[in-house]
Amino acid sequence: MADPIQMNSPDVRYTEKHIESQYAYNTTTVSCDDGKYTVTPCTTRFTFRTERMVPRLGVMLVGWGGNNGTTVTAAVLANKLGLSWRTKDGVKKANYFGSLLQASTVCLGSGPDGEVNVPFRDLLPMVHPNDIVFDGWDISAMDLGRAMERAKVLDWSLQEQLRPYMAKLKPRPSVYIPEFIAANQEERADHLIPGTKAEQLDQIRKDIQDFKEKSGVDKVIVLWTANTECFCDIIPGVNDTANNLLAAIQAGAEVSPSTLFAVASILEGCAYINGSPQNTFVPGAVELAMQKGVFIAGDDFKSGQTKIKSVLVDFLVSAGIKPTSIVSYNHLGNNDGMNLSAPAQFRSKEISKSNVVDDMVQSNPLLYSPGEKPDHCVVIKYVPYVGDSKRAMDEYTSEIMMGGTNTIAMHNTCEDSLLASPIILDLVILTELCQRISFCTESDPAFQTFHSVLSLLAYLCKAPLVPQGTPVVNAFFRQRACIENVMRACLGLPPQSHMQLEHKMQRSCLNGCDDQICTTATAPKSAALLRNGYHAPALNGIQHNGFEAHR
Ligand SMILES: NC(=O)c1ccc[n+]([C@@H]2O[C@H](COP(=O)([O-])OP(=O)(O)OC[C@H]3O[C@@H](n4cnc5c(N)ncnc54)[C@H](O)[C@@H]3O)[C@@H](O)[C@H]2O)c1
Ligand SMILES: O=P([O-])([O-])O[C@@H]1[C@@H](O)[C@H](O)[C@@H](O)[C@H](O)[C@@H]1O
Repeated sequence: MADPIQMNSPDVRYTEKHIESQYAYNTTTVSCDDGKYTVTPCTTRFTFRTERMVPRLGVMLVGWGGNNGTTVTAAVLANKLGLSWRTKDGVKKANYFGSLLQASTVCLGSGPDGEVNVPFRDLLPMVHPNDIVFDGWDISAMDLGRAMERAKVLDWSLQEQLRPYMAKLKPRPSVYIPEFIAANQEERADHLIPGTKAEQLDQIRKDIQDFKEKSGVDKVIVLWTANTECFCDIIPGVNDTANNLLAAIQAGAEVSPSTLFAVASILEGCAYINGSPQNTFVPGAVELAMQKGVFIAGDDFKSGQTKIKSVLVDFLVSAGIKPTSIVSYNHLGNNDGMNLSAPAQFRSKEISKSNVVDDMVQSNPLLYSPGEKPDHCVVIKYVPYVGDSKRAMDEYTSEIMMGGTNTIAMHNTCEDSLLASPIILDLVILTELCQRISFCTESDPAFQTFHSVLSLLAYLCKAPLVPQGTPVVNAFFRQRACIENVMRACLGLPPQSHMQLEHKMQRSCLNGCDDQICTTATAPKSAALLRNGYHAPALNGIQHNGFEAHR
């Protein structure tokens, strides 16, 4: 079992099954009295266990025939096959740019040549996207070869190479309830599961079982990348508890297709991720997930315009600059844009795109009085000609010192599906990794897993779903640091502090210091070559040369 990183630490031990780490989790409790703060540091001693065996992962996409579904499937195929293709700008090679795990790095520590930065994915044993097996459902019967062409996302010369493979992939029939998505989607709906909601639920469960059996995967994760639905009402007696939700389905009451898929996935023990903004996770679905110990996560991929917003507002507020007006306009011409041109579906998206600044604003009472927020306007227009190439135009106006004003305007053009596809991969790979992590503390020695509401994935979502009563964090770098530091904890490593005290001292006393138990992590020699083109070390006997698996 070749782990890319070998910990050389008294706090970490490797068994055949686990990486087991001892970790001191340091927090502070603060009390305030008459404007004076009393701060008490607290240390909780954790034991983390990460299963080392990486399973064969199956991912079932709801909306598989859409722009995101076809694009992420095509991208994995292109990487797996090591494809390259000609464009007017020269030869392009398949890659996973935009993926936190596959295309970003973390600093492991200092080596002889300075900082050692390794691919995020190398911190812990995890699924490689090349090995994911896809399946899914769509209300449109189109095979993925033709659906890829309909999406108009990938270069034609690449599509020509992929079509023989993609044409063999056919979505399973799905559940279509017209009231939940825009009426303009009706002509697309030619591939439906008949029967009552109870029968449709059973069919979805049978589909999951069928895929698992025929593909031979070890586990399945279901992810919604179908169209944005309208918000649904929380109705006591219908969707407020797990039992009521299950009974409502049996009785044929109003349950959205996305919630139906969530219930089916949870009952099959499969994690369910919502890539769209609607409130799929009604209280009954959350309770059911907690009862079954199944992960749920969402909502709404954070891919472009909103991702930048969670960076820019974090920067401004953290710098003591006061955003007072945020206007986010975009137009796009893909089917998602057409669906969002309907008011009820736009409203779902407007909510998820608008709430992303709340935590940052509330964190700074020096700038904002209680309840005060920037003006925040979200506009989305459907312009067919631009297709998947979304145009986002943003204006951030802020108050600066002495009555000054700062206005930042930006224009951002991108293929929306090429931003969302790596997010989908990170979501399913991180979810699968979290399924292999358990932990206990000195005071509670029974091992447990993360809460069913997997808020660790907040970095990847516009409207992060969190366990009831816990804080929502939207600030981009806090979210990213959370994932990195949890993975570091699984290796017994402290949080990344960025202090670099060793470079700020008159006399460096870090090395050779008697009372310093020096724990060193040995990264592969090639890690130090990252600056000169990094080649991932052998993983489980398979050489992943960055983005191509040579078997
Ligand atoms: N950058 C992005 O593309 C991005 C970012 C965040 C969120 N999203 C969300 O992801 C979702 C998909 O985006 P897209 O661009 O792929 O849209 P799309 O319209 O191209 O694809 C959606 C697919 O879902 C299918 N569908 C609709 N209802 C269904 C149902 N009940 N069961 C099965 N299939 C169903 C449609 O036929 C279509 O093929 C949208 O909700 C969008 O808002 C996209
Ligand atoms: O780029 P981002 O804000 O993260 O998210 C995108 C929106 O800007 C766009 O309007 C919408 O159509 C996409 O579904 C996606 O939600």
